[in-house]
Amino acid sequence: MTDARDAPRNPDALLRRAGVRGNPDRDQHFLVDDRVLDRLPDYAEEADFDLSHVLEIGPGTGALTDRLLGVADEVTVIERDRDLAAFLREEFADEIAAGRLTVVSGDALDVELPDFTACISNLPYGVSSEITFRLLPRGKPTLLMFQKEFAERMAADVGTDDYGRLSVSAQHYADVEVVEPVPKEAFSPPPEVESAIVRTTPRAPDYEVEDEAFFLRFVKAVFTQRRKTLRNAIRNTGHISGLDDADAPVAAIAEGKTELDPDVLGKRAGKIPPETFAALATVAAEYGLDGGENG
Ligand SMILES: C[S@@+](CC[C@H](N)C(=O)[O-])C[C@H]1O[C@@H](n2cnc3c(N)ncnc32)[C@H](O)[C@@H]1O
Repeated sequence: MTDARDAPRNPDALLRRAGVRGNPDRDQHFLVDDRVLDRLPDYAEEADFDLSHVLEIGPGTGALTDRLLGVADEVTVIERDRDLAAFLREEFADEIAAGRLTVVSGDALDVELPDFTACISNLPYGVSSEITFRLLPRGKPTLLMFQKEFAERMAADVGTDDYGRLSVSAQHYADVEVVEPVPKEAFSPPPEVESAIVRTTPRAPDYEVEDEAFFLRFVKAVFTQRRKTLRNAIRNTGHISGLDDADAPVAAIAEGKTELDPDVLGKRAGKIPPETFAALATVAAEYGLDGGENG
């Protein structure tokens, strides 16, 4: 390494050198608590993340970037704010010259993602869902800061109040765990909500889905009517799930023509585990899509 530092860069000093104050309207809340910053790489190392090429989305003034350079072989950051990207190029000139850091100036929702081995980021909360579902299908481990409520919904188990579309969709790709709640005071300026660090470990689901896009649309559709029984939720949301005939799969299940227990139709989405959603989506596609076997 060309930049052999004994101590990581001080987050407050980085803010002063960059001459910025976080702008909440641009999703800018910089992590200034050294203890939280130090623990982030630890959470990745203890889970044996492959740190050969770490992606960081929204590096801001580089406090986390600096910690990541301490554990990773190579880091790529994507920052939408042009001034911050220019500051990072100056502040980390040595690391860039050594080929260890690449600064991409652009929107993480638009730019091509590099071939990363892990993603560790304090995400811009306004687009955390979109970014997460760009990352998870890549099948790489992630350690991400979210709004606490979002984090809890991602990790929720079936039957709990937080369980919903987000839990089923995220857990389709990975094991999801909340590793640490983070108070508002850890950031400058403090956000309005509490935060939490979430670790995702990719794995194949223990069920099969034939059409992943349809499965995810079906889950989304049914959870828009989470207070209704599945019978009604499936029937009422064909316009969201894309079913051509939303009554047909319900009838098939009720008549015992499928492997599913007809009683499932009387349950609500919050009580349905992911593997049952997978079975439901398969039946829904088979009986309710025009191209389906029985459609
Ligand atoms: C919550 S701050 C985190 C900053 C830094 N990682 C830290 O922890 O101090 C989010 C950062 O993401 C940037 N950002 C916001 N929207 C973005 C987007 N769509 N793509 C890339 N960066 C974005 C903001 O400019 C800001 O620097």
